Amino acid sequence: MKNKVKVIIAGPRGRMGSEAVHLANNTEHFELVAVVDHKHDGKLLSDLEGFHTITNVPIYSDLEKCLQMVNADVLIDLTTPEFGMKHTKTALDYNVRPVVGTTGFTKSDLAELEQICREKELGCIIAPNFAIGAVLMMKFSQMAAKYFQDVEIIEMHHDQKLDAPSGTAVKTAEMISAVRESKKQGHPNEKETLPGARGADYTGMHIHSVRLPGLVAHQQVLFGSEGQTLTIRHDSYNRGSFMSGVKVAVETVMKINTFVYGLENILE
Ligand SMILES: NC(=O)C1=CN([C@@H]2O[C@H](COP(=O)(O)OP(=O)(O)OC[C@H]3O[C@@H](n4cnc5c(N)ncnc54)[C@H](O)[C@@H]3O)[C@@H](O)[C@H]2O)C=CC1
Ligand SMILES: O=C(O)C1=N[C@H](C(=O)O)C[C@H](O)C1
Repeated sequence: MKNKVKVIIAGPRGRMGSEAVHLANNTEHFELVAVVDHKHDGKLLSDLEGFHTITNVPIYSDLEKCLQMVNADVLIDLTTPEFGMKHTKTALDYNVRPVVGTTGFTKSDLAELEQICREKELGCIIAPNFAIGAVLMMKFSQMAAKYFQDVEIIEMHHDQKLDAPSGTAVKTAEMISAVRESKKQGHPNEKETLPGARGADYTGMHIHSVRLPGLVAHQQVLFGSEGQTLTIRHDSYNRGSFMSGVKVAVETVMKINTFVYGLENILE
């Protein structure tokens, strides 16, 4: 890549955003040109705890204002379900390519973004999980679902997570249902004596969300059939596990003119 990719990061003080700031700062062919944080408008990133060595990066509290002032190629959004969609649309409005790790997007959000990308012929990557191991876990689960129709997904996260089920669990369920007939699992007459005991229902498969301090991001996909079970599990023990995926997504979004939902669609 001849020119550096000019990157804006939204959510720089967050668990993921702070890792992404250091990734952008330490990657030779990336240039961190601004950050978007709903606090600290007008300051420099180096004024903030943990970023003293990262110089000349302005902070904007409003993405639109940032995009009017700063020339950028890519927006990395690692904020909240509430702002992720808004930021992604704003970036596309300004012809800046979004790489979005924020989860909580609905089917209609994704359809709307796909339509905008098609009209503008602009690249955009929405990745519910940037960890290569998680992407493989989803792909292996899709492979296994051809042979096992009964499946339950258990996702386990830290207790500060805003959305449930996780974006990864939803994506896993979508990938499985692409190869599995819809099937109501369990006993036909089963009844919850405590509401929610069987978890969320996605085309008949169940998704269970665990939230506990001490966890980072973990998921197991359990398959069962006569006399056997198969468990496919992935664990992220720290946010560094997501960064190689963020890097690949930023590099790739510069080469594509389409909407991509899921890292499995760009990994070779
Ligand atoms: N795709 C992936 O591989 C991963 C995705 N995530 C997702 O990324 C998102 C962030 O996760 P965490 O870093 O754990 O959360 P966090 O709560 O640590 O960070 C979110 C940050 O966004 C900031 N923020 C909130 N509203 C904002 C706004 N309007 N403008 C700018 N910044 C704003 C907050 O101040 C906070 O610093 C979540 O949606 C999470 O599900 C998390 C881990 C991996
Ligand atoms: O909030 C998190 O932490 C994570 N969010 C993503 C999700 O919702 O799947 C990815 C990963 O599981 C960590």
